[in-house]
Parts: sequence; structure tokens; C-alpha cells
Amino acid sequence: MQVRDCIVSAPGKAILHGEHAVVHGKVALAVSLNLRSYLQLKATTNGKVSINLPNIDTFLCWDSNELKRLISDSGGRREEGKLLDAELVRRLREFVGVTNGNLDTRNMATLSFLYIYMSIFGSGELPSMTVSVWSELPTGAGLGSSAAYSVCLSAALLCASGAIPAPLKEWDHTARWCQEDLELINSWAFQGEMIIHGNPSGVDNAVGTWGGMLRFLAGKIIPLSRVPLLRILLTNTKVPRSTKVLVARVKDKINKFPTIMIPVLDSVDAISCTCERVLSEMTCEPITGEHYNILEELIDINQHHLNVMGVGHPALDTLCRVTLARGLHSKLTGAGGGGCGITLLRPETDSFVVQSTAQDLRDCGFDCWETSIGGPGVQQHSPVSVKEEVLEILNKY
Ligand SMILES: Nc1ncnc2c1ncn2[C@@H]1O[C@H](COP(=O)(O)OP(=O)(O)O)[C@@H](O)[C@H]1O
Ligand SMILES: C[C@@](O)(CCOP(=O)(O)O)CC(=O)O
Ligand SMILES: [Mg+2]
Repeated sequence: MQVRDCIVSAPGKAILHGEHAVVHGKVALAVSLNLRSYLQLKATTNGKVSINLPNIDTFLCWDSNELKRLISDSGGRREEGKLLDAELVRRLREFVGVTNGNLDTRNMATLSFLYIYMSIFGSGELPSMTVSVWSELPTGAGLGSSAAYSVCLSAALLCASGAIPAPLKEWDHTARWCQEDLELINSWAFQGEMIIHGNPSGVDNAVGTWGGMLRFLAGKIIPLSRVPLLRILLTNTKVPRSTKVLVARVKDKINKFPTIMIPVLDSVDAISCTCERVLSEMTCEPITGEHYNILEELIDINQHHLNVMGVGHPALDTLCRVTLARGLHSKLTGAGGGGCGITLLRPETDSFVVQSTAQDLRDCGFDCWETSIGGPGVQQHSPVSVKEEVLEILNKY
């Protein structure tokens, strides 16, 4: 079976408000970033399935017959849906050598690739191919690299299998799928996230699929079209962390102190709703300093709540302190425990203040950059539309 070649990309995301609370059915507001993961899928005829993941130094190759043996009697392929095929996951964990509780970066990426690949192609012949992924996002830092990875995998593999069409026409540079196809991509990406995260809310894969800013509540995705242009400084404390571990930590805390923690989650929900209202007001009335004052206070309150949930880190405290010394307000974004934070820049914040703050943060050993938000969701690319340096990395394998 010869499959179609393709190049796809998906954006990372920043959560403005609602991380962790969203896992427990509360509202989150999230926005896509102009930092993307890229995947190239090339059909081969050597009977091998290869993955090249240079960001995490992982290069693996299997015989497709060897993989086929893992699914021949595992109960068949699973269509889109929320639940994983537990038997296939068990076999794959054994095959990849994942012992219970082993959260190794490489194993998670390998497992989610194999799971999506085998679930999509499992009922027929397993095609040989080489899949290479390169990301501009830091991995494991709160910017949704796992979701961008899962969205790219599901879009490329669904497209290669013919389950969804390739939207790119001869004359296009980039193209996007129709709503129905995006929903299918999103549902498979959610399964990839389940393997990497354990218990994802689905907000990250939704942003990776649709892009822009969205409100997410219990699986319901509402794109927010009326939002003001926000200037955001992104800081990566470079403290490594795992979303899976942090999500489990919050769950344990809720189970241990339900009457204390549930009001905290409710308060985060109210913060997301208040933020959404203020953002919408800012698009239909003149933007005032008071709008920004409220946004800043919401950031401060939420950061305290995230500390109460147990997902803070001294490096994130440093980020908040250093930016506040320049009059700027920050909170962690994503799962916390290290990783990245966002700092809101006011329209009048002049570039000297931004530069000096960024320098202060770099002096703490952090990476820091002003970012534009609202990048497009998953898309297919012609090779000429991919930055040369990215194409060079993808073509190396
Ligand atoms: N470019 C990539 N190549 C391979 N695996 C990736 C890539 N990006 C993300 N991953 C997978 O996602 C995991 C990180 O996910 P997670 O802990 O949710 O952090 P985040 O999504 O905030 O970056 C990595 O350990 C790896 O398994
Ligand atoms: C903590 C959480 O709300 C966001 C995790 O984002 P990230 O993997 O840290 O980028 C988990 C989730 O929504 O699934
Ligand atoms: Mg993630």
C-alpha cells in the first residue's frame, strides 16, 4: 500500500486562564501562538515504518510486519471516540518497553505515534513510511507541544490513509481542512494527548486544530472572534516538568481536600468568565486603562490560585517578582511546575520597558520573547511555504 506524502503543521498555545481547572469541567481561555510543529510524511517501499523526532533525539524504525502482529488479534480498530483501545495500549507499552509509571519523553512520543498509526491503518495493510517532526516550541514547557505533535500526527496519518482529503491544491501554498475533517483530526489528536497526558481536557488539541482564541468548557469549543490584539511576553523558565505528573498532583489535592479545592476551581472559572467579558468589552468600547487594570488583577489572582493548587515553582515566583518590579503582571501558563509564564504588556508599555524586563529575565537564566498570538490551526503545506531552516531539518531524514 502506497500512501500520500504530505507536510502539515500545527500551532502551540498559551492558556490565558483556566489551566488545570479545565480538566475538572471549568472554563479555559486559550490562544494559539505563532510557534508551530511541522511534520513531513514520506511514503517508502522498504516495508519499514520510521519516525525521526530530532527535538527529543529519537530516531526509530520498525518492520511493518512486526507491528502488524501486535494488532492482528487485539479486537480490531477503534474509530474516533474518547476512549482508548486499552488492549492496544497495553501491547504497545510492552512492545516499546514502558514499565508502569515510566513517563519518559521518548516513550510517550513513540507510543502516541504508534497508537494513532496503528489505529488508523490497523484494519488493512500497514503502509511503510518515514515520519519526521520538528517543532519551534520548547517541549514540555506549557506551550502545548504535545498537542501540536498529536494534531500533526493525526492530520498527516488521516490524510495519508485517505480518511480525509488532502486540501492542498497544486497552486496553493497552504490549505486547511473543512470543519468535519477538523473534528476528526481533533478527536484523534485527543487520543494522542490521552497517551501523553493521562487525563487531558482537550483544550490544547482544540487550539492546535482550530487556532485563534477560544473558550473551552467540558469539550465544547467556542471560537472567540471578537478579541482585542493583546501583547504578551512569553518566558520559559527552562525548569523541566511533566503535564501528566502535574495534572495527577492537582487531582490528588482535590480528592484530599474537596471542600477547600472546589471553591478554588470555581474561582478560576469566574476569572476566565470575567476575562472573557472584559476582552469582549474591549472590542466594542474604547479601551481604557481600567480594562487593563482588571486583566492584570485577574492574572495576579489566578497565579495565587495556581500556587494553591500546588503547580507553582520558585522560578515562576521569580518571573512574577521580576516583571512586577517593572510594573508588569505575570502568571504561569499550561501545567506549571516550571515551564513557561505569560506577562501582559499594556498598549502604552514602551519598548524600553519590554527590552529591560526581557533582559532582567534572561539574567535569571530564562528565555524570553515578545510573541504574536492567533496563528492559524492545523494546515497542509507545499514545501515552498515551509521556512527553509525547518525544511532542511525535515529533509535530513
Ligand atoms: N516535537 C516533538 N517531537 C517529539 N515529541 C514531542 C514533540 N513535542 C512534544 N512531544 C511529546 O510531548 C511531550 C511533552 O508534553 P507535555 O508534558 O504535555 O508538555 P507541553 O505540551 O506543555 O510541551 C514530550 O515529552 C514528548 O513526548
Ligand atoms: C494543565 C492543562 O490544563 C494544560 C496543560 O498544558 P501543557 O501540556 O502544559 O501545555 C491540562 C489540560 O487541559 O489537559
Ligand atoms: Mg501538553
